[in-house]
Amino acid sequence: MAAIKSASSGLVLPRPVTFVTGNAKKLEEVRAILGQSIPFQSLKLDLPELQGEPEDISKEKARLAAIQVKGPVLVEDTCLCFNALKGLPGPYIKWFLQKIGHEGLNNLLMAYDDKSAYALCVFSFAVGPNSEPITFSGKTLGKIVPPRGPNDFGWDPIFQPDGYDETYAEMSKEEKNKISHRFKSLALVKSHFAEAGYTFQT
Ligand SMILES: O=P(O)(O)OP(=O)(O)OP(=O)(O)OC[C@H]1O[C@@H](n2cnc3c(O)ncnc32)[C@H](O)[C@@H]1O
Ligand SMILES: [Mg+2]
Repeated sequence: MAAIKSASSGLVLPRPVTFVTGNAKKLEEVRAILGQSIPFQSLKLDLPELQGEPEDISKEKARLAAIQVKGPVLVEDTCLCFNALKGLPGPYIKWFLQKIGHEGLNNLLMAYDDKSAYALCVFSFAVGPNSEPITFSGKTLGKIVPPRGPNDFGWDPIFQPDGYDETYAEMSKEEKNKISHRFKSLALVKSHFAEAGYTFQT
């Protein structure tokens, strides 16, 4: 299913965009941040993930998602990177969090004075299974702290963004969604959609 160029300007996509994720909390935030700006539907699928650099992981997820959906897809991959550990756990944060938890993640930095870290979100958009995905990266700087706030979403309780006294978990959702790695990455996705002038076949 190929995208075609419309008479007016931008690409006409054969279907609405599908945001593919296995993570309900991500979906909640993406819904809140995008609002009505990009019409999308969602599909709950836990896609296999390549090892390597964040952009390559995200692109590969988009390729796999586009094959499943047979149409335009958005995916994202999120990393939590510790500067003292040269960016690790990075894309492997999910498994580190699952195995060693918030306390274990703090302990990884025990030997270092530098507790600085950044949250990185890489969205990828693919028009279809045969098109090269485009990536959009958003980064929020902060530091790793002992857990504070509700344990609702991943590593939110141990990440305190620079310039704030609260962890992501202690902030209201609205506040997090104004400064987060996901917000910044989605701002680039939105600009791309606005510039490309995508429309959808009905
Ligand atoms: O299906 P996908 O979209 O891959 O969802 P996932 O949960 O597997 O997500 P990732 O592969 O991107 O792994 C990122 C890990 O970081 C967590 N995470 C992602 N965004 C977060 C955020 O904004 N705040 C806290 N934790 C987050 C998430 O729960 C995972 O444990
Ligand atoms: Mg994943």
